[in-house]
Amino acid sequence: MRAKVERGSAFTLDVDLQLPGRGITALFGPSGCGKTTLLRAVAGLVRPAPGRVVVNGEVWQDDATGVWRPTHRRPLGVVFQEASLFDHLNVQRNLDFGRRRVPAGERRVSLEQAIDLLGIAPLLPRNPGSLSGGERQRVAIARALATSPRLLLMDEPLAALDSARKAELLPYFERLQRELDMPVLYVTHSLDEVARLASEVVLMQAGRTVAQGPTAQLMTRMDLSLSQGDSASALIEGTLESVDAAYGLLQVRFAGGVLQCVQAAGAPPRTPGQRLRLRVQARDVSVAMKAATDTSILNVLPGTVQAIAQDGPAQSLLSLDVGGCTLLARITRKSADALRLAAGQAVFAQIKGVAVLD
Ligand SMILES: Nc1ncnc2c1ncn2[C@@H]1O[C@H](COP(=O)(O)OP(=O)(O)OP(=O)(O)O)[C@@H](O)[C@H]1O
Repeated sequence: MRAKVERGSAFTLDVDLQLPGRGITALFGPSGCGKTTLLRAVAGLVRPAPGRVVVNGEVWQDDATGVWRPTHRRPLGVVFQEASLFDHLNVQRNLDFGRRRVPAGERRVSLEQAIDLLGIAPLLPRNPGSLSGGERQRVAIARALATSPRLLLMDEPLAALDSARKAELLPYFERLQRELDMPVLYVTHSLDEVARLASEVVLMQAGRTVAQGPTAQLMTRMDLSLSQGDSASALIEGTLESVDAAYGLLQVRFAGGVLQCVQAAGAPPRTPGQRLRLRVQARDVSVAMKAATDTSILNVLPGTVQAIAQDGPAQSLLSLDVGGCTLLARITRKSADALRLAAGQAVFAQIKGVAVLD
C-alpha cells in the first residue's frame, strides 16, 4: 500500500508498504505515530490522498485509475480495543448480524467454525452486558471472522484487559493463525504481544515507517526501539531434543547449543523432534569470561559480543552472537566496564530463563 493522510497541520501519515499476505503483522510504535490512521486507511475509513491499497491482488483504492471501494465493500473484519457489540441482542444474534452481510457464496469461514475457534458456544444465549471483557472480545473476534474477511484489522484488541485476561486470550489468536489462513494487521503498544503473536513487524514513528521485517530480526536490532524497553528479548527457533520429566525441563537444541527450558504449568505435552519458538529476555542474560560450573544457572553457552550500547544511566545492552543466533543481555554499566567488554570479545552467555512460546 501507499498512503498519505494529512491530519491538520501537525501530523501526516506517509507510508509505502508491502505487507505479507499471511500471518500477523504488528504495527508498533509510540502513541500518536499513526498506527490507527494506517489501519483506517486500509479500511477505507479515511481516504488517503494520494493512495493505493491492494489486498491480496484486489485493488481497494488506486488514485491513478480512480478506484475507490467504500468500507462496506471491502471484505475485512475489524476488532477494536473495546468490543462494540449490540447490547440489546444476545451473543448468537450479534454473530448472526455480522454474518447476514455476507452472500452465501462468499462465506469462507462458517459460523460454527468461528464459534468453535473462539470457544464461545456456552456464551451464545448470554447478553453482552453479562460478559467479562475477555469474553466480549472473543465474541467480537468471532463476529468479525463470521463475515469471512480477506483481512482482519485489530486495533489494540487486548489493551483494555488485565494481564490475566490477556494471557487467556493469547492462545485464541495463535489458534486463529494455525487454523485459518487469514492475514491480520495488528496494532499494539505491547512488545510481549509482538513477540508472542507477530511474524512480521512494521515499526512506525511520526507517521512514517522506520523499519519492517521478520519479528525475530527486528527485536534484536540495537538501533531500534524494540530492543530498548524492559521486555527486550530475542526469539529463537529450536528443536525439542528430550524431555526431563523428573525435573520438568525441556532440552531444546538451537544453532548455539542446547537450552534447558522450564516446562510451563498447563502447557501442552511436547514430543521430541517438535519445532519450538523460544523467547529469551535481555534481563535474564548475563555474561562471564569463564564458564562457571558452580552456578544455579543451567544454561551457559559460549558466544561473542557483537555490540554494546548504553541503556540509561546505569545499564548496558549487549548483543551477543551465540552460534549464529543473536541474544540480548542487559547488565549494569559498572559490570561492562569492570569486564572491559568490547565488540568481538569471547564471553559466556548465562541464561537464567527461557520461555517456550509454542
Ligand atoms: N480525526 C482526526 N483529526 C485530526 N487529527 C487526528 C485525527 N485522528 C488522528 N489524528 C492525529 O493523528 C496522529 C496519529 O494518530 P493515530 O491515532 O493514528 O496514532 P496511533 O499511533 O494509533 O496512536 P495511539 O497508539 O495513541 O492510539 C495523532 O497526532 C492524532 O492526534
